Amino acid sequence: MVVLSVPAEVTVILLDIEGTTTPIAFVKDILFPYIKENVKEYLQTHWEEEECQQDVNLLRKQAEEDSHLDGAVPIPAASGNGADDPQRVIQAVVDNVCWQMSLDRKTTALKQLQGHMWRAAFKAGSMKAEFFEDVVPAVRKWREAGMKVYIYSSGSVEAQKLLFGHSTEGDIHELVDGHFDTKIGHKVESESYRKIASSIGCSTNNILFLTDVTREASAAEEADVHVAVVVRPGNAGLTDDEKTYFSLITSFSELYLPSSA
Ligand SMILES: CSCCC(=O)C(=O)COP(=O)(O)O
Ligand SMILES: [Mg+2]
Repeated sequence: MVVLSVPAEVTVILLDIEGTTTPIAFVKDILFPYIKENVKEYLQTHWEEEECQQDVNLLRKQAEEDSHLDGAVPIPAASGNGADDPQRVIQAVVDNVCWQMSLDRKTTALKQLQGHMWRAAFKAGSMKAEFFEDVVPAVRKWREAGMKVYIYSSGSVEAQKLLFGHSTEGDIHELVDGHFDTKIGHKVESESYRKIASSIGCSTNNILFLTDVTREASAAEEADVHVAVVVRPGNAGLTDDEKTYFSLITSFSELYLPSSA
């Protein structure tokens, strides 16, 4: 088995979700289709609620920022004229959400609505999050060795908590010390990792970030965070240069913590 030694200065392990703890197939084949199939009905049912209106306002702001992009779908403000007005706005929100999802965009606005929509499915028990089988045992071991474990995903903090609270392994939320999402900054921007370190109260070089996306790994590395790229079934392939440059692991069990020896 390949072993990657964790530098002694590392006290925090920061985990990506999709492609790292969780199969991309779970996200693409279960989580995302749920949104596409249910978004219209969800908006119709919850339209008058404060949370839903906040989500729509955030999506509208994002749509304004996106107006220069090819195929962007604007979201009109409700004019208040006529009974069909909400239906017209709802259809625009549905089209906007589907357009963003067709590009796998990671905007905070899209991720916030998705998190709110998944809540019902997870709480009803009709959806359970999948984790690779090495994840839970490894995280338990790291924590026993004194490591702190945090999550940094484009999925909203609320969605992350749903996944860890309702998994095929049961409620495993206690394995995580804290969560970060794109509200702290995008995962391909090195400043996000500096802000995460500052929020945790450590130096960036005390963090080891595990992710499947090399652009995220490069951004973290630029901030002096240690990184390893996680190679899982179904993940995007890496170039030869990426394979040579980055430390690679195929399972969390390949990480060796000197402190746990
Ligand atoms: C709570 S994660 C749901 C999946 C998701 O929406 C997503 O964008 C995952 O992105 P990641 O940063 O974990 O690769
Ligand atoms: Mg990922």
